[in-house]
Amino acid sequence: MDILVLGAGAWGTALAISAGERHRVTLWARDPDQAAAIAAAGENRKYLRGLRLPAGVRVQDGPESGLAALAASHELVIVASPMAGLRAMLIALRDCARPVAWLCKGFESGTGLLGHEIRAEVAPALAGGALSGPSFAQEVARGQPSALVAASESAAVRDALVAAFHGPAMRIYANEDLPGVEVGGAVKNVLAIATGLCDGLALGLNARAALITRGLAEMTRLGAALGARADTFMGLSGLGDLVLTATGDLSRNRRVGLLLAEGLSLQQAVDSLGHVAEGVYCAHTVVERAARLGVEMPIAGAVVDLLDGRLRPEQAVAALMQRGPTPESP
Ligand SMILES: NC(=O)C1=CN([C@@H]2O[C@H](COP(=O)(O)OP(=O)(O)OC[C@H]3O[C@@H](n4cnc5c(N)ncnc54)[C@H](O)[C@@H]3O)[C@@H](O)[C@H]2O)C=CC1
Ligand SMILES: O=C(CO)COP(=O)(O)O
Repeated sequence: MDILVLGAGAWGTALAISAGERHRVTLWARDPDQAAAIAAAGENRKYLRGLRLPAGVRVQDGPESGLAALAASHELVIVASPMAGLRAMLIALRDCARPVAWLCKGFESGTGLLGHEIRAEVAPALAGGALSGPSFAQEVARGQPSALVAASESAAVRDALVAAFHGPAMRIYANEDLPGVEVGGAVKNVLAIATGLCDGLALGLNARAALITRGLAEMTRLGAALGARADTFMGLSGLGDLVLTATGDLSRNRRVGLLLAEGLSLQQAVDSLGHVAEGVYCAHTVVERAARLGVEMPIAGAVVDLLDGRLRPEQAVAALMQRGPTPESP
């Protein structure tokens, strides 16, 4: 199979490595110097140091205006940009006749839209979907076992993702509930900031379990209001990715929370990562969209107050603990 991966950050590179063991993969980097550096080193030293590209992966650069032509010579296109780059990529690919899947997890800043809603605006004819679920790039690139979810209303997209990535170290589960999978991937990033903060303040394992469980309830409420199926949040992109990101120290979002607890400013925390932490960019959007829908999200709201500097870490915790009693059901 011929696969095009658009974006050579950590996750695009890891999936190129994974698929490149069995398929022909073109890994496209928008920065020509970065593309040349990856090709020369045989690895992506900027974003995924020490993990070699297999022979099936070739690296290419070029303008975004040329992406439609490049896509036409591949059977599956993977958009591996952060959320901030998805709209431009989908515009460039709007007439693409191939299945397209994006990897980014978030709501678009400013518009508050999920990936499938951006596609509806700019590329309605595109057969698109999301590949999501619990998956740290480093582990996938090392060939450690993972399970992901291929979400799309289009069977062609789901099938292409399974054909491309299902293999000895990776199981791909298909799901038609694209909104649910996207809400899970976006909200877990915000909640991982909260659990990072909780652990950084040494609040204990009880507190972390409470945040994860009540965070899952917030995610499920928002998803239901956006037309998602409740059972999706018990799956890989809901509970699965939430547990991974909220507890795993490889998570950049969790690390933001840990660094804020140490007393770093948000800017210092973000600068020290060297990678995108989508929760920082979409926390406001999650809370604003939830408010418009009348959905209560107190944990996400506390993360926003913290990121904006309205509350210090210990005040954010106190604000959550001082809420009145409520029934457990979502
Ligand atoms: N790293 C991981 O383990 C996983 C990441 N993801 C998601 O994948 C997306 C990408 O993450 P990473 O590759 O880890 O990020 P990264 O920070 O390692 O790399 C980001 C890449 O995107 C490029 N980029 C930055 N802004 C851009 C824009 N406006 N337009 C186009 N390209 C842009 C950068 O040049 C870089 O190549 C994020 O939404 C993340 O949540 C999903 C699953 C796992
Ligand atoms: O989405 C991820 C794992 O599934 C990666 O999480 P972070 O962006 O927090 O590192």
